[in-house]
Amino acid sequence: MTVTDDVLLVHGGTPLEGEIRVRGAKNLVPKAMVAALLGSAPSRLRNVPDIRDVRVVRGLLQLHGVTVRPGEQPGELIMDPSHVESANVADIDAHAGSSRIPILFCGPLLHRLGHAFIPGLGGCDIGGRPIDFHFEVLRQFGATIEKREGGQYLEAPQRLRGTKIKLPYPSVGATEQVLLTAVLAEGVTELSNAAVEPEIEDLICVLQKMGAIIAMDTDRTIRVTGVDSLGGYNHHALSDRLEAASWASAALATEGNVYVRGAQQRSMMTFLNTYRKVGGAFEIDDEGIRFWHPGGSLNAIALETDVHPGFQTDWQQPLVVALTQAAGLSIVHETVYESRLGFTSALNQMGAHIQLYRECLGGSDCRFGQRNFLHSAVVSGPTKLQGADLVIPDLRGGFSYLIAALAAQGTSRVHGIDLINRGYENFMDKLVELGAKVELPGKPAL
Ligand SMILES: CC(=O)N[C@H]1[C@@H](OP(=O)(O)OP(=O)(O)OC[C@H]2O[C@@H](n3ccc(=O)[nH]c3=O)[C@H](O)[C@@H]2O)O[C@H](CO)[C@@H](O)[C@@H]1O
Ligand SMILES: C=C(OP(=O)(O)O)C(=O)O
Repeated sequence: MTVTDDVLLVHGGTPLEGEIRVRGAKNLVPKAMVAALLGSAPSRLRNVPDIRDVRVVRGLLQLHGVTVRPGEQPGELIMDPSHVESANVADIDAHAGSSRIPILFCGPLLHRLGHAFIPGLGGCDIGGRPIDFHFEVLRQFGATIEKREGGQYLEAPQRLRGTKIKLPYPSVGATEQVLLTAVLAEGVTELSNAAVEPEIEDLICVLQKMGAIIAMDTDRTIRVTGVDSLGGYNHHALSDRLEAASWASAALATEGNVYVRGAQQRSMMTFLNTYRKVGGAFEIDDEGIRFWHPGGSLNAIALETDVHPGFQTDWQQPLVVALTQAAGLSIVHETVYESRLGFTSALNQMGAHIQLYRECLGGSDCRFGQRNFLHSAVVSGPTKLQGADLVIPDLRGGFSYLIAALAAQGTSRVHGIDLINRGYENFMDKLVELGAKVELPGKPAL
């Protein structure tokens, strides 16, 4: 077991109760920040959360000559890309392994400078996470790509050209790559089998504000008519539906009651349907959504993750903890990432009964079916959970361990909690606000 210094002691058994607020989405804000690179004027982004992925992109933008400063309101960033051409990127290696976002700098940098160096990517270790679609589409636009020490070097010998692209799978990142490249490419780009997640729609809104021409069809086709230049934008980022669902799952697993200010029904409809099937209660108003455990037993369900409008894979791990408390056999089929169920072994150590399978259980066949990946789970419940020593494996797995520790009897030591700061703003303060009994060893109780 690799044990890190950043440990949280969680004394379980107290329902989470109260109100917290979620701000802009981890999976939109950093990309909207990258879009600012495409403009000829400053952009203003509002509702920006203080999470590590935002700090990483802020550092990368600054390295590329973009001035980034806070606006007058909390959570507001002003990004001025006037000096990109004179930037010195000698220190780019320091950003290797930091997040998934550097790959999205390709299009904007190729348009601005004619070349780009992209350091190795980070992100959660939940599958192979190849970037072959990204490079394939960039080649189609006319870029050349060469592997160099520490990353990839790209060049655009001439202005990138619009093209016709069909993605092998509706990848979120590859769709964003196409958008951020096509907006300034010459001519029309037609992308089929595109991802249509709410964060992508919001990125399209950002780009349209900058002057882009983008049409979204109902059949996963996106058409972009390239323009010669773009301006800045003023945008309020859509809220984080993934964080909201994590707190909702925490409320359910701990038999609590949490009002998530900022949660939005429109982007969470699929999650809300599932939450209701499990037996969770919720009430929606204009400012947010209240989630609670209504008493009695929870229902076992069959759940399959999928691209939007399916059940988002990042919702899966936190909800699985709640499913350990449901009566009967739940089936979970993870179809987006081949290795996103590994986190369940620690839940079993805590007393859960979760069995993993290589077969596609409970729904359609997916890309992983015949390929030896443990990507289906049968969760039998309800099971009492006991506190344990836990090492956080990835972002959502980490939040799931927090939920499990909060729902368990006794004390858990959760190692590696800093990883959670990548995508959850002030999660420790929020836990305390909701009445969780947590402490950092050697420090006064929080
Ligand atoms: C920063 C960010 O927004 N991260 C999100 C984004 O990740 P990300 O954009 O990396 O995820 P993708 O949608 O691209 O990946 C989906 C699937 O496509 C495969 N694939 C992807 C690209 C590629 O070049 N080749 C390839 O095979 C991946 O291995 C995976 O199996 O969307 C995921 C799916 O909603 C979310 O879980 C992540 O939270
Ligand atoms: C998988 C995730 O993020 P990333 O793509 O940044 O690793 C996530 O947010 O759960």
